[in-house]
Amino acid sequence: MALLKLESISLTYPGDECPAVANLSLSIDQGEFLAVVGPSGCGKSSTIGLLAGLTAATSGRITLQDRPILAPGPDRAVVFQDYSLFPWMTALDNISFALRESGRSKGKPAEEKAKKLLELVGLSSYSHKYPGELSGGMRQRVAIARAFALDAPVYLLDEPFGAVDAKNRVSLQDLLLKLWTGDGNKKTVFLVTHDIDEALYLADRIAVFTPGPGRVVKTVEVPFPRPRRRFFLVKDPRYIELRNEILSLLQQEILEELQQVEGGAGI
Ligand SMILES: Nc1ncnc2c1ncn2[C@@H]1O[C@H](COP(=O)(O)OP(=O)(O)OP(=O)(O)O)[C@@H](O)[C@H]1O
Repeated sequence: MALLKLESISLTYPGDECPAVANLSLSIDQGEFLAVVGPSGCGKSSTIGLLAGLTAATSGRITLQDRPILAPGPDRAVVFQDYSLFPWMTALDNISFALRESGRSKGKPAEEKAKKLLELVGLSSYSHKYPGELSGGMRQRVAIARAFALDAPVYLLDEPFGAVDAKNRVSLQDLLLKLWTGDGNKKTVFLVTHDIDEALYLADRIAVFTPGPGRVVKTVEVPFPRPRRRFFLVKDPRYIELRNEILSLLQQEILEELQQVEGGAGI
C-alpha cells in the first residue's frame, strides 16, 4: 500500500523562471526501499525537501498515509550528505540529544540507547569524540545512527554516502540495510544517489529522474532477492542489463540536452 505519494508535483523556487520539479508523480509503499538516480540539478534534493516538508510545492499534492505533508515532522528522518551533526556535542551526545528532543527516551535510558546505536555502527570507542575529531565516514555513521535513533517510519536520505570513500561506502550501505530491516519492521526509505550500483544493491525499485525540469522518466523494479551479495550480483546478466538500461536512460537525456544547447548556440 502506498505510504508516501507525490501527485503531479511542481516546484518553482521564488525568483526562478524554470521549475526545479514539474508534474512529478511517484508513490512509495510502506517498507519499500526506493532509490532515485539522476544527473546533477534534476531536482532530487528538491524532492527530498518537499517530502521532508522543508519546502512547499507550487502545485500538486504530497501525502503521508493520505495526510498532506505541510511541515517537517517526527514521522520523517532526514540524512544529508554533509553529516549535519552538532559540532559542539560528542558523538554520544548528538544521538542522545536526538532521542531526548524527539521524546523517544529521556535521561539515562536515552544515553543507554545512544550507546547501543553507537555500538551497532561500530563506534563504541569513539563515543566521547566530537564530530571534528572523527573521519568523514565515522561522522556519517553517527549521523545515520542519530537518524535511526528517531525510529521514524520514513527515512529520506540525500546522498548520505556521497562524501565517503569506496570502502566506507560499502560498509555504510550494509549498515543502512541492517537498520532498514531493523527488528523485522521495515522502514520506508527514499534514497537519493548518483551511484547506479548503490541503487541496484540497495533498492527494491529505482526511479530515474531527468532534468529540464526534474521528472521521473522510468521506474525500474530491482528483481534480486535479499540478502544480496555484491560479488555475485555484479556478475548477474540481469544486473548488467538493468545497469545499462538506467545508464542509457540518463545518457540519452544528457545527449538530448547537449544537442539542444549546441543547436541553440549554432554549433
Ligand atoms: N533553495 C533553492 N533556491 C533556488 N533554487 C534552487 C534551490 N535549491 C535548488 N534549486 C534549483 O533547483 C534545481 C534542482 O536542484 P536540486 O538540488 O534539487 O537538484 P539535484 O538533482 O539534487 O542536484 P545534485 O545532484 O547536484 O545535488 C536546480 O536548478 C537548482 O539550482
